[in-house]
Amino acid sequence: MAPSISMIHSNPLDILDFVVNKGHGVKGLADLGLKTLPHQYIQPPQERFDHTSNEEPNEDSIPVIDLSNSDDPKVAKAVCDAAQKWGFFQIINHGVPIHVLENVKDATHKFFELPAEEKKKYSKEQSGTNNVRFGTSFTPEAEKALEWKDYLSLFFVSDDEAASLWPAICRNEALEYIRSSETVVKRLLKILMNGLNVKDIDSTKESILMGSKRINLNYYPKCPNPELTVGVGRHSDVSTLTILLQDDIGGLYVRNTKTMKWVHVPPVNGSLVINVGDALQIMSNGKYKSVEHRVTANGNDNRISVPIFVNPRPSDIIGPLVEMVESGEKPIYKHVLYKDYVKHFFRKAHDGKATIDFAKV
Ligand SMILES: COc1cc(/C=C/C(=O)SCCNC(=O)CCNC(=O)[C@H](O)C(C)(C)COP(=O)(O)OP(=O)(O)OC[C@H]2O[C@@H](n3cnc4c(N)ncnc43)[C@H](O)[C@@H]2OP(=O)(O)O)ccc1O
Ligand SMILES: O=C(O)CCC(=O)C(=O)O
Ligand SMILES: [Fe+2]
Repeated sequence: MAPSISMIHSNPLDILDFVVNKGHGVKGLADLGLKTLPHQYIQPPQERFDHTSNEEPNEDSIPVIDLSNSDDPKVAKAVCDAAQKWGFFQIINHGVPIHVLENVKDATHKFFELPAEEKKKYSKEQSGTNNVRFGTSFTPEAEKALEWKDYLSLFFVSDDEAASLWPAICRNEALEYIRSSETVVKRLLKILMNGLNVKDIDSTKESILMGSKRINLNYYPKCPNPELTVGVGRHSDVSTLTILLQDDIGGLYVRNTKTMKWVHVPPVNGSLVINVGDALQIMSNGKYKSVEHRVTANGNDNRISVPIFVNPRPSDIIGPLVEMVESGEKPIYKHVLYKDYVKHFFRKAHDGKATIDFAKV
């Protein structure tokens, strides 16, 4: 029997079963026409977003950098300055064709419109691999309060593996977005490495900087009580760099590490949001910042975003780059197996910047 709203409200266990086990996700809940937020999603007051006091008035927002002339030293300076000050920036004229971005956004909507039984085939239990995972919230088993988000996470191994494992409805669009962003990723990493006095990106460095990629399709359905919950809780990414495509709804906020206030990342048509992840903070010995960010839930619209996490390979050992140490800097991070770092991140609820303590000396 299809569950009704009253059945779901009267038995708290049914929510988890419906959303997590049966694969309906929060989209399934939203589609039922829920009028109030189930208690499992109510975040503690300090994690909710209070628009009246949390947001920085007249804030100096994260930079929007025009990459049309990326050989211009001013562009390189703007990228390195933003990676140090904000850990976030947006790029325009980045070379990724607009139709590729539009196609992956459309494909994201199409995937989440599939029936629950179809999406469930890509869950951890049914996909049979960690490289393809349809899920909800972040780590439901470890979270005190759930997050109002469903996702499909695809770890890229090869085109052949993607052809056999990724959902056909979004596979080509996701692959095309990964392929077309490769050039800009390399350009940005070259600029950022230059800023650390690393002149040569040999094959070992290339592996550590961008040896693996994961693409997530995130879906944040319209929420009945957005003020009581979050889309994504406070976290920093564990990537080297994240290339994020967001739609025109808004809701991504970044911590200003000086004032500790939250700064909105406004949607800019055709732009990509770039952020430094923990792996690059560690490799740069803290020079580039992997900054806390979060996503609000929205009471009026469904929102999607599509991050590509550019990472070291799971088998890489990451630590401050040799060039940082040779320059006389005292390492503030130790060397860790990247896979152990990522597992540590995935096994706990979102907890702001706490993951990086795993690698602190
Ligand atoms: C989902 O909402 C999110 C996600 C994020 C993500 C931000 C990022 O920065 S993602 C970039 C992560 N980096 C990589 O994926 C590249 C390196 N990959 C690896 O090291 C490995 O592939 C691995 C992820 C560690 C998995 O390796 P495997 O050998 O398969 O390890 P297991 O021991 O089987 O799994 C360990 C443990 O990891 C968790 N897990 C694995 N994959 C995912 C996934 N796609 N999503 C969530 N959790 C995952 C899981 O706990 C596994 O244990 P299980 O018992 O549950 O299987 C930011 C914000 C968000 O809201
Ligand atoms: O949806 C967004 O804008 C950001 C999502 C995010 O931070 C993530 O997936 O790591
Ligand atoms: Fe993130």
